[in-house]
Amino acid sequence: MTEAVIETDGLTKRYGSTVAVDDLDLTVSHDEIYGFLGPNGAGKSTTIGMLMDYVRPTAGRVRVLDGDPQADVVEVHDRLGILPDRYSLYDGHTARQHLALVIDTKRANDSPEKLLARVGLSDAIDQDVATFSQGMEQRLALAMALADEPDLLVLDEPFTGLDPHGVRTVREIVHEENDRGAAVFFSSHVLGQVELVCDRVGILHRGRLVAQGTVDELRTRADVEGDASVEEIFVSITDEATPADERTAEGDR
Ligand SMILES: Nc1ncnc2c1ncn2[C@@H]1O[C@H](COP(=O)(O)OP(=O)(O)OP(=O)(O)O)[C@@H](O)[C@H]1O
Repeated sequence: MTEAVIETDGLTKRYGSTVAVDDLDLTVSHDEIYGFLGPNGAGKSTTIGMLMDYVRPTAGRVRVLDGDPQADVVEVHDRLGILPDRYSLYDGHTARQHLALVIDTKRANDSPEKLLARVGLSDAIDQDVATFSQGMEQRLALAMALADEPDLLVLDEPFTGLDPHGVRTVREIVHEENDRGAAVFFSSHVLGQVELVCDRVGILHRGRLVAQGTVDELRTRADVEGDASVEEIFVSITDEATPADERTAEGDR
C-alpha cells in the first residue's frame, strides 16, 4: 500500500449548474488526523460521498485505501469505518442489535458491549433506538464506525448533537484510533475541537481547497494575530476567498 489512504486528483462534482466540488486534489496520509473544514454548502459531504461511492464524480480520480471506491467497493468498505452525515437506525431494534449486524457484516470479532462502552452508551445497550436522543444516536453511529478496527475512519460532523462529555469522548476516540494505526478524516464545524485533534486541516470553500496545512501554518498564512483561534483563521481564509461584494451576505448566513 502507498502511504496515502485518501488521494483525489481533479475530483469534481456538478449538480446542474452548481459545482459542489471543484477540481479537488487531496492527499491524506496513513498516519494522520485530517480535519476537513468549510462553510455550509462548501462541498464537504459531497466529497465524503465520493470517497464512499455514495456519490459519483463528474470528473477526476479518487483512491481510498489504495483502491477504487467504485470498482473495489467491498474491499474498500471492509477496511474503513464511516460515520455519514445522514444515517438510518432501525426503530424497534436495540443498540446491541445494530452493533451485532455491523460486526456480522464485517465478520469482525468485536463485542457490542466493548464498542458501546467506548462511546459511553453501555447503559442503553438493550434499549430500542426509537427512544434515543440525537446525541445517543450519534454515539451509536460512531460505535458502528469503530467495528473491526478500520484502517481509515471517515467521520462527517462527528460532534453533532453531543454534549461536552460526548465531544471529549469523540476526541479521545479519534486519538486512540490514530494511536492504534488508523488514519482519521473528519469534517467539522466545531472549530475549537479541530486544533485539539487534527494534525492537518484543509479548508474547502465553494468546492475548492483554499488552504491546507497544520493549524500553525494556516495561522501564519492567514491575515490574523499570532494567537488567533481556528475560528479566526477560518473566517479570515474563507473571507479572503470570497469576492468582496459577497462577503457581508455570506457572513450573515
Ligand atoms: N443531491 C444534490 N443535488 C443538488 N445539489 C446538491 C446535492 N447535494 C449537494 N448539493 C449542493 O452541493 C453543494 C455542496 O453541498 P454539501 O452538502 O457537500 O456541502 P457541505 O460542505 O457538506 O455543507 P454543510 O456544512 O452545510 O453540511 C451545495 O451547494 C449543495 O446545495
